[in-house]
Amino acid sequence: MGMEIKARDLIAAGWREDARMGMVLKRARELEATGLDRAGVLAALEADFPKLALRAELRSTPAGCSEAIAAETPAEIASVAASRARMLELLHVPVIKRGALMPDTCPAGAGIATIPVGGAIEVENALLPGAHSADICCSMFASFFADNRPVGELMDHLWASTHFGAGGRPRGKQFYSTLLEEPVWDNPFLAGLQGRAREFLGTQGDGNHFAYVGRIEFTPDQHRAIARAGDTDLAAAIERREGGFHVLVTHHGSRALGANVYKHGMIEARAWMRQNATSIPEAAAWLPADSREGRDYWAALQFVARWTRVNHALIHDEFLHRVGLRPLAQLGNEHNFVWQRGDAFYHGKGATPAWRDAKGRPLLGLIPLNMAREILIVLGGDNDEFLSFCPHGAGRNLSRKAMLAPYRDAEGDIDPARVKQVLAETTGGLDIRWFNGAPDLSETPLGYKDASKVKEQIERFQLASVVGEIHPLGCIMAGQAAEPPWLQKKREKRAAHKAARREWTTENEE
Ligand SMILES: Nc1nc2c(ncn2[C@@H]2O[C@H](COP(=O)(O)O)[C@@H](O)[C@H]2O)c(=O)[nH]1
Ligand SMILES: [Mn+2]
Repeated sequence: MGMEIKARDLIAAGWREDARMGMVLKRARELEATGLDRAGVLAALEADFPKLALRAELRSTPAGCSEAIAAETPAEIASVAASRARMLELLHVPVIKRGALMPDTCPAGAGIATIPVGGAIEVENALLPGAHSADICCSMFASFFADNRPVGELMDHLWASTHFGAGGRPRGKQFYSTLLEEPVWDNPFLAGLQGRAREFLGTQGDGNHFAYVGRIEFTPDQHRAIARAGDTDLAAAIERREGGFHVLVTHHGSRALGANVYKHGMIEARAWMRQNATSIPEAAAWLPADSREGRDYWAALQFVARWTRVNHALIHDEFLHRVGLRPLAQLGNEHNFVWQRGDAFYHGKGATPAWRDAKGRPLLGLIPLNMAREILIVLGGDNDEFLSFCPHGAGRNLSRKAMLAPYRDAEGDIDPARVKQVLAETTGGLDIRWFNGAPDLSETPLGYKDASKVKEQIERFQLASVVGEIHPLGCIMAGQAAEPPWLQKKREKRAAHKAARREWTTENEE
C-alpha cells in the first residue's frame, strides 16, 4: 500500500490551497480507503471537488494607458508623475484592459494602485469598488430657470434650501422620495441602509461639494450644436428663452448611503481576492461581475445612482419652490462611477462620460473649474483613444495640506486677515458663502489647477466640445467644519498668547 495521500499531493495535482482543502483531503482519504489507486482517487475526487481556476495574479507588463495631458509647470509635472505611477500600478491588474488619464489628473492617495483623480479604466467582467472610490456617484446636476432677482436674494433662498456638513438632516427637516420605497433593501449591499438613505436626502456634505448659481447666454452656434446633437429639451428651452438663463448647479455624491455600499463592496472584494487571487493590491480588489456578489453589487450601484440624482433634484425642487419657479431644463452626470458599455465595465474616478448614448447622441456633461470660473457644458467627443471620457474639473497640483502650508504661521494658524485678502483677490464681486462659517482657502480658486489650461486641453485632445458656459454669480461651499470645543479653547489660548507677545514686543521696542 502506498503512502497516505497528503494535502501537498492534492496541491501538486492542481487543487487550490484554500478554505476547501480540509474537505477535499478528507474526501480523498475516503476514496483511498475504498482501495482505489492514486490515479483513481484523483479522478473520482475531481468529480466531487472540481479544481478551481488558477489564482489571478498581477500581469508582468501593464495594460496600455493614454494621457490627454500637457503638464508644464514643475508642480503640474510632479503631480502628473505621481498620478501616472499609481495608474501604472493599477494597470498590472489582470482584469483591466486599458487606462486613460485626463487633464485634471492628480493623485487620490498614495496607496499602491489607487486610481488617481481624472483616471478611467476599461475592465473585463469585474467591478472594482476602489476604482469608483468611496464617494460613489459624486456628480453634477444643473437646473435652468428664468429670473432677474438680485443674486443675494437667490443665494439666501439657496442657503435655506440646502444642507452642508457632516451627518444627515435632523428629524422634522428630512426630505422624502418614493425612491425610498423601492424594493431594494434585501440587496445585501443595501440591507440596513434605508434609514441612512432617508436621513441624508437633501444633503451635500463637506469638502469641495458646492451649490452654485450662475448665468448663461447660449450663442446661436451653441444652440445649433445642442439641437444637432439631439438634446431636444434643452434646445427647445434655449429657443424659448432666446439663450438666456439663470442656472443652479450642485456638486455632491451619495453621502452615507454610498459610503456604506462602498465599504461593504470592499469587504466582499477583498474576501474574493483572498480566495481567488494572489498579491493584488487592496485598492484594486474586484468582484467578478457575473458572480452573485458582483450582480448584487451592480444592482446596489444602480440604486445609489438613482438616489444621488434624486438627492440633487430634491435640493433643486426646494430652491425653485422657494423662489416660485419651475426648471425649464435639467441635466446632470456622475463622475465617480462604473458604466457598462457592451461587455466592458468602464470605471471613472473624477472622469466625465463623453461617449454617445444608445441613440447615438453625444452625452452632455458639466465640468466645474473653480468657484470664480465658468462651469462648462460639454458634448462628449467619443474619443476612444481616451476611453471616451473627458475631465470632471480642474484638479489640484498640490494636496490641501501642501497648498495651505505657505499660509500657515509657526503655530499652524492662518491669519484671518490674509484669508480675507485672498478671497477678495480671487473671488471679488461674487457672493461666496461658507456653510460652516469659516472659509477654507484650499477650496478657493488657488487650490486648483489653471482652469484655462484644462479647458484648452479638452479641445486639444478632442475629449469634448464646449457648448455653453455658466458664469458664476455666487457659490455655497461647506467651508471649515466647526471646531470641537477643546480645539477652540486651545486656539483661543494660543491667540491670547500671541497677542500678549505682540504687546510685549511693541512695548520693548518703544
Ligand atoms: N464651480 C466650482 N467648481 C469647483 C468648486 N470647488 C471645486 N471645483 C471644481 O470641481 C471639481 C470636482 O472635484 P471632485 O471633488 O469631484 O474631485 C474640482 O476639480 C474643481 O475643479 C467650486 O466651489 N465651484
Ligand atoms: Mn466630485
